[in-house]
This record gives sequence, structure tokens and C-alpha cells, in this order.
Amino acid sequence: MTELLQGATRDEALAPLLAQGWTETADGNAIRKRFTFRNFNEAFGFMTRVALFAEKRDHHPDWRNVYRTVEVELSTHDAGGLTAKDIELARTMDEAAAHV
Ligand SMILES: C[C@H](O)[C@H](O)[C@H]1CNC2=NC(N)=NC(=O)C2=N1
Repeated sequence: MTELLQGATRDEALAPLLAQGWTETADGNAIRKRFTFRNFNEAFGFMTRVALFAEKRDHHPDWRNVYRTVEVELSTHDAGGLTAKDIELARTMDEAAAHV
């Protein structure tokens, strides 16, 4: 199982994501972001690319699509909080959203 991120390691991993619009949930066990695209096609294309990555890494987002927005919540369920897998997936999502 991947280890929970804690202390300075967690802070350093999170800082660049918080600067990119990610926020921590109140309990600190997950991070969230709302992505907004130009249309449904771009939103679904983003989800498709992220889904392929998520399946390859065996780490999956909780997410909700409404028209051209995708709301995402990332957490490692097996570990009960944030791990390096969530950080990696968040970065991948930011990268995918920048290249729709
Ligand atoms: C058996 C399989 O590896 C696990 O269920 C994986 C699949 N994808 C997962 N995704 C996320 N976000 N958290 C998990 O704990 C998780 N566990």
C-alpha cells in the first residue's frame, strides 16, 4: 500500500497544486479541483485521456461531469488519505487540461 503523505513531505508535494487551484477537503484526506472547458467535447476528451492514465496506474479519480465542467476529488481510498499517487494524478490532470 502507498503511504499517506505527512508533514513537510505533504506540504511540499501540495504547494504547487494549491497554486494551480487545487484545494484540500476539510478533513485533509482529499484534494479537489473544478476544471472548466470550452464545451462538452473537450471535457469528455479530458476525461478519456485521464481515464486511460488512471487505469494504467490503477489509481482512479472520483469525478463528476456536468456539460463542460469536470469536478474532481482525489484520495487514496486504500490508505485513507493523500498519497503520492494522488499528487501524480493531479499533475497529470493539470497537464491534460492544458492540452485539450
Ligand atoms: C485493487 C486495486 O488496486 C485498488 O482497489 C485500487 C484501485 N484504484 C484506486 N483508486 C483510488 N483513488 N484509491 C484507491 O485506493 C484505489 N485502489
